[in-house]
Amino acid sequence: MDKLIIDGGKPLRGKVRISGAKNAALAILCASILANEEVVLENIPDISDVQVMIEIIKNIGAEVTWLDNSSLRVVGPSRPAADPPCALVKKLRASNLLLGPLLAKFGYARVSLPGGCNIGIRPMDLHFKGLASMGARMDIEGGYAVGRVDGRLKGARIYLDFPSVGATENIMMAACLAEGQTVLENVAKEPEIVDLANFLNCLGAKVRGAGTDIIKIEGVPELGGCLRYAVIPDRIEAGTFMVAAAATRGHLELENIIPLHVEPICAKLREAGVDIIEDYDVLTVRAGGMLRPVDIKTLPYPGFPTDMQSQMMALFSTVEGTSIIIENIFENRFQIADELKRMGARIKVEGRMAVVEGVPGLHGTQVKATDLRAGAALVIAGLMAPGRTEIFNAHYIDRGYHMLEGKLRSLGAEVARA
Ligand SMILES: CC(=O)N[C@H]1[C@@H](OP(=O)(O)OP(=O)(O)OC[C@H]2O[C@@H](n3ccc(=O)[nH]c3=O)[C@H](O)[C@@H]2O)O[C@H](CO)[C@@H](O)[C@@H]1O
Ligand SMILES: C=C(OP(=O)(O)O)C(=O)O
Repeated sequence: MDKLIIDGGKPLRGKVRISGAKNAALAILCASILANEEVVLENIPDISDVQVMIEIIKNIGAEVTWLDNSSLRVVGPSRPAADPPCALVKKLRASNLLLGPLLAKFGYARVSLPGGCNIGIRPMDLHFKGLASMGARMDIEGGYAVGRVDGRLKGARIYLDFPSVGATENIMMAACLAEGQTVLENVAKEPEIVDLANFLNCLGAKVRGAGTDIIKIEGVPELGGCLRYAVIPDRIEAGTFMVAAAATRGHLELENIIPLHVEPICAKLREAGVDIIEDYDVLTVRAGGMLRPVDIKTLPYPGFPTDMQSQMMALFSTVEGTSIIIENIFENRFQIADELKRMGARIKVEGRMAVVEGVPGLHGTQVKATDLRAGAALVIAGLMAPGRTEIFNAHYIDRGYHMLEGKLRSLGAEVARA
């Protein structure tokens, strides 16, 4: 069942509830290893990346139980039962976030180099550099990242050459149990970083400044539990539905939104002529008639998110005029262009720039998802295109979208799986 079939050409209409954020949930699951007592997590999306992460931390020795369809009870291991299994670690990128917590709590971590989508080289030098500054001996041994430390990690002053989300998270988690203060400079400011910091503070950590360029962490000897922590809504899932509404000239009400987190996406959609109204945690998105071409550049938050770039390319493919996309984060994120071209799009890619010439319409055909967001973009293209679109490699889409077919069907789309 790895194919999505969409009979497109109809506007999406109705209300949809946005699930918890994949990238926050994955980091928080890794952080729950640090806890010495029970943790209850709410608003967890039941997507394949989360299922794999649950299996990984169970293998390490954590007890994990679903309390309902979006709440989890986690009891972290008091000692590691085993290294994270390589076969599972290779299934997702966020497994690299186990390194910091395991090293900080147990003094030893051996984690296979992670997998995930093929969107760029994705080195871990900044993670390694940061953990090494705190006294860890970091090595790559036979495809595994291995960290060792005698006693506790030591607080340090660490400057990141690039505000990497993963490096900020790994070092921040490790620093919570280090001796003394860690000052992390030029850090990532994504909402998922703030969510992780809030969760760590709920466990008793002393993290200040998350969401700014500098995070200060006073290490504590141990962390407790947290009886209720709700993960933030997924700004990328929200953005994907917003673009789908615009692309199909539909009218959607999105519930469970933090408007500030989707502001960079709203700004660009408004520039294109999409009508967006915010009302607390509800966003109404409506598009009718002609849209205008716009240019986007992906950047670290609060810049335009790379995880929304492919979906925007699908939208621009039928907006009359020329839209230019510059991808500054991942060098291999334009693979989607070839698939959209199979549906009739006119896109020229030159290095990190894509030039999209809007055509009057796309047509359904057979295409394949090359990564998670490319898959989401093909779903949007399929919803726009009259006729049948068959999207192969749907497992990529399942990594990050909770109940996508069900949600789309409730909005009037014709979507099936085969
Ligand atoms: C699970 C998760 O949260 N994934 C998100 C996270 O990925 P991830 O944490 O992997 O992304 P990073 O912010 O670390 O990567 C950004 C850039 O920094 C480079 N880099 C990163 C680390 C390093 O040690 N050295 C280095 O050079 C990367 O190659 C890339 O060019 O942030 C990305 C950027 O917003 C998002 O697209 C991903 O959805
Ligand atoms: C790139 C993404 O995720 P990951 O870092 O898990 O591959 C994404 O969510 O678009």
